[in-house]
Amino acid sequence: MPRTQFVVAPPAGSELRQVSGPATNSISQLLRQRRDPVRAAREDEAAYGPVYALNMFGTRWIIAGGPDAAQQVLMSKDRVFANGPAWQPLNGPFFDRGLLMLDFEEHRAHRSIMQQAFGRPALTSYLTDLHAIVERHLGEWSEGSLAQGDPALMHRRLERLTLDVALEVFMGARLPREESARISKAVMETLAGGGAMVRAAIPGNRWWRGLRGRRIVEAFLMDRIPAAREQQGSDLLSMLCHATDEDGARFDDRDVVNHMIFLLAAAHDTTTGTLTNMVYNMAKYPDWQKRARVRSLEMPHELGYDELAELTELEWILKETTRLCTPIQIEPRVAVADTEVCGYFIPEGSVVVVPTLVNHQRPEIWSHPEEFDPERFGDERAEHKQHRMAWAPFGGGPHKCIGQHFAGLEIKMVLHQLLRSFEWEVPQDYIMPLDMSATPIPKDSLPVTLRRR
Ligand code: HEM
Repeated sequence: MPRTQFVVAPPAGSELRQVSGPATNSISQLLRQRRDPVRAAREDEAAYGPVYALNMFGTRWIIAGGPDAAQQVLMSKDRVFANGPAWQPLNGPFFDRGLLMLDFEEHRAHRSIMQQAFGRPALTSYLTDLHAIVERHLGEWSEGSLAQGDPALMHRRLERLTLDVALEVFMGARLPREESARISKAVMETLAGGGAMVRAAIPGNRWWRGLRGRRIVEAFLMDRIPAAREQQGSDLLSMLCHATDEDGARFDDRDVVNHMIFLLAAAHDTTTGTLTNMVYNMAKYPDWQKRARVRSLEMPHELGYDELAELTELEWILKETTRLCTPIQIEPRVAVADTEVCGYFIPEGSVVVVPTLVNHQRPEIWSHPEEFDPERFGDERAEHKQHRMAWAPFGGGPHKCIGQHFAGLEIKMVLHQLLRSFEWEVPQDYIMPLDMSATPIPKDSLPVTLRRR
């Protein structure tokens, strides 16, 4: 049994409980979490209760386990849990003043402007370009390496596709090949910067390349803003340049650049990883691939906003995939005043973490939680409806993912066309090796046998 650590005792006379947890050091704790985070959480909850303390990354995290605690922390009703001081150290300077890093009144003001770029009219206007990009990419897949019978590395292919979405649908840029490669590289280096182990710039290292990438993307966006302001286009950059809140407030150029860079980051690995994981699950469970294909073949080739919502099987597979392999595994916050979570005293300054990946495996909510079973989301079983925060890969509360519907449209559009044009499989004993250090992505890029139908 590990030694127990105790967090600051509640004030005298308070009925709140004191948070405690194992005194295991950061490195052993990280290894334990990497080995099996679900099992580690079950053991800790059994020993210390649903709200407990862990030493992680040289600091102390208070884990707010279970959907009730998640709801209390993420809703942050009395504005006591802040995002900026929690996410900033994890992200570094790469996503400064992105929406997720803003708090309280400033966050509300920025979000209400940005919301316009994610309302239904804006989403509908992105669809034509999305469809064209998917069609172009899948057309190239047919002509390329498939003829030689090589395994198709799906993560790599899907990443190229989502990078073109970033350039064309986000930034409105249809660029010559070399320029597009230069900007895509700068975007990728910026995104990678936040995950650098050495968190200082040494010429050539990941952090340094991230800062260089951000400068290139900033200059590129700044150059495009005057034209985007002059004429309203159907891309996200143009939407942000023209969006206003109900009082007519709009973003200045710096805001537009900061928000765009964070949007590129928030969208990229999450969407690419989810697409790749769905392709994997449909290869491992070919019956689900067949069921989803039957539905896609009944529908037109090019789908509108409402038709995409009719892809029921893909919707369930998307939900089940993001339950089992949650792209954002934790949501950290910092308490800006003394407070409580589920009856436990939380002192000001505490880092409080919602463990979404672990919450998605709770046996009191999910039947056989470790199994891939998309039907659990169907109307008959609807396991996710037992609690507002039971299924929460897009978070909750004021910072809930603003791009959830955009992600759903993009993912379904890609897979709808993939199902109609291709079949794919993996060997029966294949298990995709995942790098879980940030957003889960396959270490081997997911090789599949891909055949044109
Ligand atoms: C499968 C894909 C995605 C997943 C699983 C996902 C997940 C999340 C989660 C969990 C949060 C909340 C984090 C927190 O509260 O600490 C979040 C926030 C956010 N996401 Fe997503 N996301 C996805 C795709 C996207 C896309 C495509 C966009 C933009 C086009 C986007 C833009 C954002 C933004 C701007 C925020 C910050 C919202 C705020 O602070 O108000 N996300 N996302």
